[in-house]
Amino acid sequence: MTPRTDAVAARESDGPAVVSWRPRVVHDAAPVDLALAEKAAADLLAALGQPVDGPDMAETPRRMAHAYAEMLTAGAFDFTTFANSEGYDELVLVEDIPVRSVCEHHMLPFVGVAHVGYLPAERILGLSKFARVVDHFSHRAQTQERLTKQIAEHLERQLAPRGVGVVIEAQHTCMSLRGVRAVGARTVTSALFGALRDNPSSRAEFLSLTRRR
Ligand SMILES: Nc1nc2c(ncn2[C@@H]2O[C@H](COP(=O)(O)OP(=O)(O)OP(=O)(O)O)[C@@H](O)[C@H]2O)c(=O)[nH]1
Ligand SMILES: [Zn+2]
Repeated sequence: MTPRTDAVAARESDGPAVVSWRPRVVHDAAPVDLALAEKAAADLLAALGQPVDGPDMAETPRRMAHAYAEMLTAGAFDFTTFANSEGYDELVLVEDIPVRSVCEHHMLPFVGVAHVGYLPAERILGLSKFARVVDHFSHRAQTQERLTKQIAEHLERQLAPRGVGVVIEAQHTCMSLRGVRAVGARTVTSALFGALRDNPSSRAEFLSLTRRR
């Protein structure tokens, strides 16, 4: 049931200055059935002894179904790149991108920030698209490790930069609200490709900037 991302369209190395790419996400899972989800939420709450038949919680199953559908459904966006006409070849780093996802083990949220950097080659990426890529892969049941790698692999494939790095720092509510209740524990993951992985000074620059807190 691994979700799959299919790239649609245009990669032109020396073509138009602006290239957009509209990702089409194909989930192997069945499409969202909100009515069934609402009924299942009502059954779950009833099984957990919650007064779902009473007036106060009458709308709760519907809200739960919509809330999970929203957290688990990614939208499409344009992956807009531009010709690197100035030949910019230093690190581009977008820090503190909000991460909101759901852990696949407990279906509880994990939240934090992502720092995404790359060393450009032929194309540069519209800055907002880093946050859109993070958001895109966050909208599914995830592990933090897989999310980190999917963001980096996507940028590596679609942007063909000289290097890509992704660091995510997040707190998992399955670890803080329940179970071990390790409130405040942060998990840090990273995925590096190309020169940010293999060139010691580029790697050191990226990691020192992203882990300086
Ligand atoms: N590696 C990894 N583990 C995660 C992530 N999100 C949640 N987990 C862990 O998944 C594990 C599931 O362990 P289980 O022993 O099957 O579940 P559990 O009995 O609820 O475990 P506890 O949380 O220790 O009570 C837990 O250790 C979670 O902390 C993640 O993104 N990455
Ligand atoms: Zn969990």
